[in-house]
Amino acid sequence: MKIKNICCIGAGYVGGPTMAVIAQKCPEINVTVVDINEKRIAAWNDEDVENIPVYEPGLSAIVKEARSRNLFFSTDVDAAIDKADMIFISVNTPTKTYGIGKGMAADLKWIEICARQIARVAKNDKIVVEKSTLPVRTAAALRDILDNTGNGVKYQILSNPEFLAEGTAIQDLQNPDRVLIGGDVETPEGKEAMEALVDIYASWVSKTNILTTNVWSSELSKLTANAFLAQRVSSINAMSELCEKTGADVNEVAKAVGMDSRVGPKFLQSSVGFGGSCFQKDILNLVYIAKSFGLNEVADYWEQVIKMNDHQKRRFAANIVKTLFNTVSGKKIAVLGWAFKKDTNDTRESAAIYITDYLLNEQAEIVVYDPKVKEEQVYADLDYLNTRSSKENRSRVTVVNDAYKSCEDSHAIAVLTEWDEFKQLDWRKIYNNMLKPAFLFDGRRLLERKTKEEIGFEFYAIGN
Ligand SMILES: NC(=O)C1=CN([C@@H]2O[C@H](COP(=O)(O)OP(=O)(O)OC[C@H]3O[C@@H](n4cnc5c(N)ncnc54)[C@H](O)[C@@H]3O)[C@@H](O)[C@H]2O)C=CC1
Ligand SMILES: O=C(O)[C@H]1O[C@H](OP(=O)(O)OP(=O)(O)OC[C@H]2O[C@@H](n3ccc(=O)[nH]c3=O)[C@H](O)[C@@H]2O)[C@H](O)[C@@H](O)[C@@H]1O
Repeated sequence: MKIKNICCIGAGYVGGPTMAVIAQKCPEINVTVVDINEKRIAAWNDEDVENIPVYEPGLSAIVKEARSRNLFFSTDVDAAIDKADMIFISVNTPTKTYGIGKGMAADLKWIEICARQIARVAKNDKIVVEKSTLPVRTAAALRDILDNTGNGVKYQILSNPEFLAEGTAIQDLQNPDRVLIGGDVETPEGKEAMEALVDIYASWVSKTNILTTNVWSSELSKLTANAFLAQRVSSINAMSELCEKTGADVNEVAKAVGMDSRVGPKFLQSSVGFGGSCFQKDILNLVYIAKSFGLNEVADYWEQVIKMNDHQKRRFAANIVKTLFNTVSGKKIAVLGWAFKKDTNDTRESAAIYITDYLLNEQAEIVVYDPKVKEEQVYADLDYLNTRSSKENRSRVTVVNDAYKSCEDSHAIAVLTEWDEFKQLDWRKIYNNMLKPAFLFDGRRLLERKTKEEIGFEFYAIGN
């Protein structure tokens, strides 16, 4: 079966870049990305490709190449579903904020809306692909909704989780470690649907890197992969605290441990805590699933990854207060970096939000600079926590568009995102314009201690 028309529901950080790369690599397939968010779709269609809503190195060039050729962005969800042979569901699946499973389970409300909309609109057979990260066995719920419409349309449901990381999304999509496709391996129709999706990826990914499994393994592998990755960060961050007490250096420990080929060197960078929209939500979801099967030891084991991460953020903020003579009340603290990692404008669950909130509770004045995050996003992130009024957040937090300005007259600087440009700053100039003693807290192990201490900074780095 050759796919001619693809629809992707959800034009976010996954739907946008993923479909842009499919459109780039498969010019013979029409790819339409749809979303109910009109502003987002308008931004994807902005004449100036630099204004697309997702910042990812290399993405705007691909959008420029494919848009209006075979890549389209639209709010007409029904029309795109109707036309498509294959529909990717790439909508958000955040942690539930209400009802049963509040604070743990994934909220599948948007997934269900999509399934019902497909069921209502579809007139011919469709392959429905789960691109969103979903709890294991969601495909059964989707099947239930899709197969009970009584209009005779036949559906195949595939699971095709996405493993891209923000900031390197294009690289990850163009050259993935693996593509995972789960489906109904028991029936010829199921196998045919899986082959149709394999064929699409095979346009640019070697077949040996395309893995096919049953649908449950695929769904569960995605949660497992994120849990393993986050666990490595929490493991090295746990060691960072012990390093600080013992004179060991967490970077040296990470290098020594990572050179064991069974461990490997990646994802051992100690930090102020992992952020991003997925690690926490996916682990909480895994914990919830384990608990729902009565597997309490399994649940407790994974929950510790989150507890360690919360501890890491809290202890970094607490250390700032302690070092600044046990009070930051009325003191100006510069926050360098608001995104959850470099090379993205995404701030979801960024450690910077929680550290700022902690310092605001201690009555600090905060001045934020991030090269890609807009002022309104910073306020929206703080308001979302509901810790204080929106008015107070605006009066106590200033967002500036210049790193030097944010550090001027400050008592301390906290580096919270590892943006490359922070390494190149004129740190002597920054020091000269700060109050003394000038404190510099590196939550990313981005800066060199020796040169900063030579300038005169009181320097603190995670795990050293
Ligand atoms: N952000 C990431 O790096 C990764 C995310 N994922 C998973 O991919 C999924 C999507 O994540 P993001 O793209 O980051 O989310 P996002 O929030 O950036 O985008 C989701 C989009 O879906 C739209 N949407 C929701 N319901 C809709 C409906 N009924 N009809 C049309 N549009 C609808 C929203 O308006 C939003 O624009 C999640 O399940 C996430 O766990 C997986 C791998 C990486
Ligand atoms: O499901 C998802 O959403 C995605 O989640 C992560 O990708 P992402 O969150 O975009 O970015 P990562 O590079 O994994 O970083 C996550 C957080 O961990 C932190 N981190 C990462 C690595 C490290 O060694 N140390 C560390 O503190 C980062 O700074 C960041 O805050 C996974 O890496 C992707 O494979 C997955 O597809």
